[in-house]
Amino acid sequence: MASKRVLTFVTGNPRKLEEVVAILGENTPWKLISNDVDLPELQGEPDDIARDKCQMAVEKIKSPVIVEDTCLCYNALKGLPGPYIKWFLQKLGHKGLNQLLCGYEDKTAYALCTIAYCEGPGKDVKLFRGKTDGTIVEARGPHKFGWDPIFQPAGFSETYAEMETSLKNSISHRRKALNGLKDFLDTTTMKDGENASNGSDGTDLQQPEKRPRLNE
Ligand SMILES: O=c1nc[nH]c2c1ncn2[C@H]1C[C@H](O)[C@@H](COP(=O)(O)OP(=O)(O)OP(=O)(O)O)O1
Ligand SMILES: [Mg+2]
Repeated sequence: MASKRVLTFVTGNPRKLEEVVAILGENTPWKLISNDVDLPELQGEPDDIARDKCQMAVEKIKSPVIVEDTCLCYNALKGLPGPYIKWFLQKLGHKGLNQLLCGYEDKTAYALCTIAYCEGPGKDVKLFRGKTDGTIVEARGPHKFGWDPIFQPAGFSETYAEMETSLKNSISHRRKALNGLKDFLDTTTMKDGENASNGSDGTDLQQPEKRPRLNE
């Protein structure tokens, strides 16, 4: 089999990394490596945030990269906290994230993942989006990853946190966005065999347990 092409996932979040590795599985023609270079994030719409972050990432890495931006959007709040969920979660916790909806009947929300891919400096950025609808509930399940305990996907009685990882990974916002990326990469890899893996200097994504664990 031809050597794998290197794709760098620029993220500071080891949980995201674990999920991306698990979802992509072994049968990808890409060798994923991670780089946790901390990039500033634009304020604004998810597409613009992901595109801008990807452009900064590719200027640093100078080879194919992906970045990923995750939003938690409350329908009653017209999509907020959206891309600001990280800071809302940090300041308010799960309880506060529930209390934000106190005055509203509508507790529905959606998780949105936007993956941005760029092949190299100066190249176009491609976006892949995945959305999973659900409801904001009082925290249930282990507090391992961000807002997982307060998000109950539509059609399920468990929160993301209560689910087996494999179930979350089969229905998640991240899975849906990665499906789009996978389809795209499968086609480009078939067209183009350059940039084969040469044992890069990044962290191998196959070993995320070596990375620090963050409870976010
Ligand atoms: O599936 C998820 N289930 C629960 N929580 C999640 C999930 N995915 C991201 N999250 C959290 C992490 C962060 O608090 C916020 C997104 O912010 P976001 O900027 O995309 O992530 P980040 O700054 O942690 O990592 P990165 O370096 O890739 O930007 O929602
Ligand atoms: Mg971030």
